[in-house]
Amino acid sequence: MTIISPSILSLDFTQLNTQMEAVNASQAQWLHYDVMDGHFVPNLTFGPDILKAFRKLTDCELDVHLMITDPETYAPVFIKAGAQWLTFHYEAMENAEACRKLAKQLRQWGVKPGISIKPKTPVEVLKDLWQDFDLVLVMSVEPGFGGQQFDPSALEKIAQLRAWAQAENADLRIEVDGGINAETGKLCKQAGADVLVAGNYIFKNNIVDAVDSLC
Ligand SMILES: O=C(CO)[C@H](O)[C@H](O)COP(=O)(O)O
Repeated sequence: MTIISPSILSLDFTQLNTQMEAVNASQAQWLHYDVMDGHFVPNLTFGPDILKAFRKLTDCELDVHLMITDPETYAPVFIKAGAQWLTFHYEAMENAEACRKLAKQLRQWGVKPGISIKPKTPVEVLKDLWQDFDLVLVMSVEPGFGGQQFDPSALEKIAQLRAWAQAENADLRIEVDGGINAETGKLCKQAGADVLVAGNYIFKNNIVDAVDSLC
């Protein structure tokens, strides 16, 4: 079954309780939490204290996406705050070995490690790396802002990752984020994605219906 992870980047914080009640009433199983540092991406978002508040507002699994230059330093504070899935960027790391080391460390700390690639990064960089992760997050927009248009080059990356995982009979979550709606979500599922992140499409529409249309 497809997992839907509403991105709180698009949540209307003046309607926090109402919108979170709708998320909780929907089929969403995860909640996507974007951490931006103003360095790795040109935007700033939420720190660990706000994640702690979301932990109290939902039973959804907390799916934290670190868009920051220094994931090794900040991963522990987000784990302490309640992260269950913790994804960092390939582009933020020195090399593949550093990615593997952090993935191992995240597992030891009790969270599921994820690795993400930006639209311009070829999927081949993950050929010998995805095996160390529970999740790969394919960005289908340039990270930093919600409401952008879906980049279809994500579909080939998803298909390649699914082919690698199937060839090794591996239980890999393939997540896609950026410009997801009922139409692009369907294409991503057909390509092999099993976790859809959506911000604007969910929070700017009827939340329960929008989630239903992505399942
Ligand atoms: O990571 C993100 C941006 O960097 C967001 O999660 C993503 O863009 C969701 O927004 P939308 O569905 O509106 O495109």
